[in-house]
Order: sequence, then C-alpha cells, then structure tokens
Amino acid sequence: RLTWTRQAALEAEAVASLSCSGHGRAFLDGIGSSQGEPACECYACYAGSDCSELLPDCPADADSGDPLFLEPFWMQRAERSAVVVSGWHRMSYVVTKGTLLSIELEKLIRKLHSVIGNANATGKFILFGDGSTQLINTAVHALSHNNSSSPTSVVAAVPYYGAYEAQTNLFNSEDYEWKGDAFQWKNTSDSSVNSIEFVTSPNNPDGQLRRPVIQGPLAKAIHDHAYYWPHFTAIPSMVDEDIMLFTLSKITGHAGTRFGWALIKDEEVYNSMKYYATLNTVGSSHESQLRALKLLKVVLQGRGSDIFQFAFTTLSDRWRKLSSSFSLSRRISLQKTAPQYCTYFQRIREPSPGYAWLKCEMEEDEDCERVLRGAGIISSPGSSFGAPNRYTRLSLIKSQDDFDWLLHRINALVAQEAI
Ligand SMILES: C=C(NCc1c(COP(=O)(O)O)cnc(C)c1O)C(=O)O
Repeated sequence: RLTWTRQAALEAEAVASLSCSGHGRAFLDGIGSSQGEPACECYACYAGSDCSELLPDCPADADSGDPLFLEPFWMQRAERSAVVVSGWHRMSYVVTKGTLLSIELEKLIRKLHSVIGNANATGKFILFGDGSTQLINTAVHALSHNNSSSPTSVVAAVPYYGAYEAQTNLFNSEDYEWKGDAFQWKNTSDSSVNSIEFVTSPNNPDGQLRRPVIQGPLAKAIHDHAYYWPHFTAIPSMVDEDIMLFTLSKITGHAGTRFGWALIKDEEVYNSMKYYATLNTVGSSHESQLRALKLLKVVLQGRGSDIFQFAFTTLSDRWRKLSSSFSLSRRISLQKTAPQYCTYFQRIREPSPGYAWLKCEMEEDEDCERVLRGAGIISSPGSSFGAPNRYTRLSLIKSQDDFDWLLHRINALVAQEAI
C-alpha cells in the first residue's frame, strides 16, 4: 500500500496520460503546470493544444545532437525506468563515506564497460561530471600542468567537436593555448612542445574511429568516447587509454540529466581533475546520480541487448534511408562508411552514425549550410567543426518526427536536381 509516494505517482501518471498526439510531451514542470493541468510542449513543426497541427513551412531542424531518438525506448519501459525522489533524498553535499559520488553508481559503470566490452575500467579512477562537457576543460587543466615556460598546445584533427576549441579559448589559461588542427600543428611544431590532443572516437561529426595524430613523449591525449557504444559504431576492441570521457547523454539519451564520467589511469591526473571539478561544482547532482543508476540498471538488463538493438536498428534504418536519398544526388555527398566486425554483436554490422557529414560538391556551393537552409533544412556549418563551409552536419539522433521531416526535405531537395 503506497503512502507518501502516492501523490507523486498520481501527478506523474496524470502528466504521462497527455498523449499530445504523439507530436509533443507534457512534463511535471511543463508549461502551464503552475495553473493546474500541464500543457503539451510540441515538437518542432507541430502546434495546437494537442500538437496535432503540422506547420507546413516549418524547416527541418537537424542542428543539435539532442538524442531524443531514444525517448520511445524509455516510454515503452515506463515502470522499469521511473524513480521517485523523496523530499529528503541525499540533501548533504557528500554522497557516501565523504565522497561526492555514488559508490553503487561507480560500481555499475565499471560493470557496464566490462559487459559491453567497449572500455577497460579496471584499475582506473572514475570522476563524475555535469555532462562530459564539464570534464573537457577539467582534463585540459589537469594535463597542462607541467614545468614548461610555454603554454601547452591544445589540438584536434579537423573536423572536430567545436566545444574543445570554444572551451579552451573561453577558459583562457596561461597554461594552455588552442592551436587548431592536429595535422597542421604536427607539421609546424617540434617534439619539444607539450601538446594535448582531443581524440574523438567515433568522431563527431564524421563518425570515423580515430587514433591520436600526435606522437611523442610530450604528447598527451584526451579520448572522447561519447559515441563509443553499439548505437553508433561497431566495437572493434576494448579501448584502454590514459583519459577516456563518456556521457549518459549518448548511451541512454538523457542529455538533460547532465551526467558524464571520466576513466583516468594516472592518480596524479585524477587528483588534479577531481580538485578542479570539486571547486567547479562540488560534484554532480545527487538526483542525477540516482537517475543514472536507475537508467543504467535498465540498460544492463539482458547485457544491454534491449537498448543497443533498439538504438542500432533505429539509427541503421535512418542511415539506410538517408544514404538512399543522397545516392540520387550529384550535388551533395555523404561521408564514407563501411560494415565492420563488432565484438559486442559478435558479427559484422552496418554503419549507424549519429551524424551525417555532408559535402556540397558543386564548385559554386561553397556554403553548404546555406544550400540546405534554402531547402528548409537547418544544419551545423563546417566552420563549427574547424572545417570548410563546403561541409555541413546533419543530426540523425533527434526524434522520429524530426528525422521524418528531415528526410522529406532532403528528398525534395534531391528531386529538384532532376528538374
Ligand atoms: C550535443 C552535441 N555533442 C555532445 C558531445 C559532448 C557533450 O556531451 P554532454 O555529456 O551532454 O555534455 C561531448 N563530446 C562529444 C564528442 C559530443 O558530441 C552536438 O555535437 O550537437
């Protein structure tokens, strides 16, 4: 018999009962909730009190890597994935035995990597972050401490996730300096310079599995494995690097929970990162840690087969449809992909990248984002990734509505070529 949780459960179920025509959601803290019944918050291109109206001239927004493609998975597992938070849940700054992180969650993350076989967490220190976004500069700070009089060069191979450059420039320390493309830097610098290279594998935006470009005794690397899950790539081997970053955003899709983690080999680097992160936010939200624990327990049921099959099937289907549409175009091409052996699925599997990295091939189409915008498609320009604007990125991990509308706009654009 429920007692103090009953009211919370009734409120949550009342909100979940608003279907919003399947083109929106109502939330406990949603718009209108303070006056009584929360209202539907419609997905892009839908409007009306029940989100049933499709806005015909609405652009297809494929800009952000907002991982809503996983929302149906969790709605189909409502009971298993819900968690009730008491009004007195972990009010202290500390979680367990004076630490800022949940021991149970740390154990589960180690088990997750062991079961999926994507990363070696054995013997590694674990640090939680507010998303892995917080851990990007945390790691640069820790690795740039050295006795050199000149700042450490921070680089990434083009195309690269733009946050590395933006954060390095924003935090603007005398210890490090953003130096752009790793390939160019390698050709113009000598091995006496300290460097930190961001190695994103699979890469955002082009989905390629990567290795460090810069080698040598003074070369350090931060391996960002946000997408190193069966959703987005084959798992050819278990990665085992000095610093590896992961995020809940891309394994469960809960970007809003703002939870990420780093696996760190060296204790001194770990302590430096921990000191920085503690001064920065005094650890991660305890509610987020509780929710991550619940969600990752669901992920690990059946050794992950449920979510990884759902995610792989969804994204490989989207990739097949997108590739088929662009195969008819002489104007726009997609990044090259190839089937690969996956140690998780234990078979060769088709590509299922989270992003499409487009190139406008016509001489006059130097601004590919502009070409797509003219066709009612919002994308992320190449310059956001340190690349020429002849390239642009499409996000394939948003909601089904978003993808369907994107494909509709792409087919219309490609059909225009035939006229
Ligand atoms: C949301 C997007 N990127 C998230 C991201 C992040 C940030 O993840 P968070 O944990 O949600 O902060 C880290 N690393 C890489 C390589 C990423 O692509 C995007 O590219 O649109």
